[in-house]
Amino acid sequence: MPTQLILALDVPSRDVARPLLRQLSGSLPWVKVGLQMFTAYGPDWVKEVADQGFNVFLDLKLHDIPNTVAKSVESLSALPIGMLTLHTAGGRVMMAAAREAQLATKPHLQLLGVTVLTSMDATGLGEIGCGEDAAAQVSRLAHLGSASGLTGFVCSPLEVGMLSQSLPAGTQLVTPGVRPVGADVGDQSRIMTPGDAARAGSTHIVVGRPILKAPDPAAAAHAIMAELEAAG
Ligand SMILES: O=c1ccn([C@@H]2O[C@H](COP(=O)(O)O)[C@@H](O)[C@H]2O)c(=O)[nH]1
Repeated sequence: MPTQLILALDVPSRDVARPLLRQLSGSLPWVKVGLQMFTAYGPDWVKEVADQGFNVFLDLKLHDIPNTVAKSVESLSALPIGMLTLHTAGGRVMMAAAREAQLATKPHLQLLGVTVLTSMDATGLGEIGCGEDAAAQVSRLAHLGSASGLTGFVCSPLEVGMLSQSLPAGTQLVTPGVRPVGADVGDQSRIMTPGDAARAGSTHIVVGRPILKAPDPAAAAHAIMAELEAAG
């Protein structure tokens, strides 16, 4: 399947989001609901996005003790979502508990383990006591996640080639840290263009500000989808 675009709909209000969703309905496959919109509007917003026909990626990056994360997965399973994130840094027991809860409550939900945030570089990793470079840490966390039962991960496109060779076939590799040529990098550190991310093997790319801040956001989203299509 060609790499799919996920729009990170990080905007201040529903009034900003709704016109763009109307414009992209029927062409954009996925919308990511992240902390900004979920903390403002909660489950109602998730339901509204799903009602417009989009697959919803709920990016809450759960990270807590195993019981708390497992119970949260159970609660969130009631929502119309296709993907949900948790932090692999929560460890093996936490990931296994989350996976067990997900399989019991919503078997088709794709639970994704966030490895190393795409905003982090070697300096940032050193500051939190991680002496390894990003690629080594991503590999360590993704393999721990895989051994804990997870079948999908969030990483930067720079690590996709390495992971797709060593993780089980079919593992979903979802990559933020994507910037079209000439786009503002912002706070992202480990980046690639949409076409390069697709050729590297990303199953999905996540793009927010390069679309949302474009003069014509719908046109920017269509241009990225065309770039993915051309990359095969
Ligand atoms: O490692 C990660 C995990 C999640 N994200 C999220 O993706 C989008 C990226 O938005 P841009 O505006 O395209 O930078 C955002 O919602 C993050 O929370 C990530 O960037 N990196």
